[in-house]
Amino acid sequence: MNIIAAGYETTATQLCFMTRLLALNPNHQNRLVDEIKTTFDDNADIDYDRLMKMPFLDAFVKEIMRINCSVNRIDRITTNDTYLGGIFVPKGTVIIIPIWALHVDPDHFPDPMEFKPDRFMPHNENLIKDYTYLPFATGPRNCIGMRFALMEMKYTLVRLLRKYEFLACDETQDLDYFTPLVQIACMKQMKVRVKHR
Ligand code: HEM
Repeated sequence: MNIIAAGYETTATQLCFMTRLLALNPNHQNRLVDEIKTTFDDNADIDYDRLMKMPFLDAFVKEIMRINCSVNRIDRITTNDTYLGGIFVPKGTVIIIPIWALHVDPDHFPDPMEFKPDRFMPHNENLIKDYTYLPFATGPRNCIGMRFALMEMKYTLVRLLRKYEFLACDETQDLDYFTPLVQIACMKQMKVRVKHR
């Protein structure tokens, strides 16, 4: 169950969101296609080093995981009495870290509901405050699959965009998702049009 929820549903959900945001943002889709063409010759093998150094692909994936993070909150239990921001917190207290609320807080991300991958372009990334962007959590118990998931999502996107164009249809705006595991949002239904390039 753990590996299905942690390793499969998270990545699958992000990829669904990606196809939707590609369809709704043709300008970003075209920018990605251009970056793919300049990074890899036609149908050249996709190698890890070049894949992971594509700035706009990286920014696009990061922005999706900000606005539609699949793990929307995590919990921790204090193992000792401690102080947090001057407040006494006794041992055994459950602390909820509201990942999605942090990601859409306008103090951290201006116009938080706007999909703007440029926030994560290299020249802007230094504007992001520590611990405000936590799609994979942080610290010693963060996601062990983070690097694998990022590679998998980027690889899949490049493969898909080389062959297909994603277009919006009437139902694309409507999002139908549910949170069966409380913390992990899963898509119930999402519709886009797909066309061969
Ligand atoms: C987009 C994809 C993914 C996202 C957003 C994601 C997110 C997260 C987050 C936020 C945590 C911390 C949970 C907590 O502290 O309560 C976590 C933990 C974990 N993730 Fe992922 N994950 C993803 C993909 C994967 C993949 C592909 C695998 C395995 C192949 C994986 C395996 C795990 C495991 C085993 C843990 C528990 C680590 C521990 O407790 O030490 N995840 N993940």
